[in-house]
Amino acid sequence: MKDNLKQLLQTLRETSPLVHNITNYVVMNYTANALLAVGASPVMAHAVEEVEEMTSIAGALVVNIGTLSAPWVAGMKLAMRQAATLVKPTVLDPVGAGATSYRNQVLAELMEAAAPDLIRGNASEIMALAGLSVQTKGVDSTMSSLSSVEAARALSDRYGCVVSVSGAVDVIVDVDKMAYVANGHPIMTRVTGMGCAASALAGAFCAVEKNVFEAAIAAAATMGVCGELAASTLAASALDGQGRVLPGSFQMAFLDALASLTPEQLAEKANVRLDSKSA
Ligand SMILES: Nc1ncnc2c1ncn2[C@@H]1O[C@H](COP(=O)(O)OP(=O)(O)O)[C@@H](O)[C@H]1O
Ligand SMILES: Cc1ncsc1CCOP(=O)(O)O
Ligand SMILES: [Mg+2]
Repeated sequence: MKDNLKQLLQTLRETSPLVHNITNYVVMNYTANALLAVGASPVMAHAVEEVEEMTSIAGALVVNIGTLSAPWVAGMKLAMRQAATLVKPTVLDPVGAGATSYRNQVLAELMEAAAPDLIRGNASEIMALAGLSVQTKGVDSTMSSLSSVEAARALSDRYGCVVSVSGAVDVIVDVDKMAYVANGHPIMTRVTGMGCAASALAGAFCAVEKNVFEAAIAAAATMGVCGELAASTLAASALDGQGRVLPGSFQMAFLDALASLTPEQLAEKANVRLDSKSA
């Protein structure tokens, strides 16, 4: 596992895959910078007139439903179908699933159009997508990732895809196996776009690793390790009166950590536990 993480980050840096993102207005800039920082090449494109061409030249497609509207949904469906036709990996981030009936309806339509290879969301989103009635709070989770394991399994079984649930411990579920990634920093929940960056990085790793389960683990570990490194590099001026990390400085430090992370550091600091899925 450690050798594989090291190899995957090296390959990502050497090949700099193009990642086609159809994502939300809130995080577009930050997501593009996160992809650049880790070593990938981002492009944001959502117009129905061009999404199929863009998906065709990309190494992976990332669809994020954060700020939906009908024309964007049309673009998402076209892109997802094109990715399926060309056997390119697709990551779906079901931002705010369960918060409104429109989001739930669109998610059902997207899953029908072409099931993604990986679904990456927080626990509330994964539980809502699995059909559970959960208390949702917009785009933030009200549940722990560990409490969503059954829902993640149900989704993985239903669509034959990998499901990655973020939280204090990221839980990655495949049809026949699971992994737990225990890295990260609590300040990551106080900075918008960290989950979206996790999904975009998953797209980048899927572009260089056919095994979606391994790619999802690499993305979760990269996010978590960089969260830890970024927090640890912050000077006293970026801490509050009680020594806690402040979000603004963290956001920038995180990009720097992505850019300076070495494959060796990733392998050394990643806290990954693999598990066979119990029946
Ligand atoms: N309590 C926590 N401690 C450490 N890392 C966390 C914690 N909560 C979330 N993370 C990390 O923050 C990133 C975003 O996850 P999350 O906040 O769950 O997504 P979203 O922004 O979609 O709600 C992930 O890399 C995750 O591992
Ligand atoms: C705040 C917000 N509202 C719509 S999309 C969005 C960004 C969500 O980003 P993340 O899921 O990474 O926290
Ligand atoms: Mg999110």
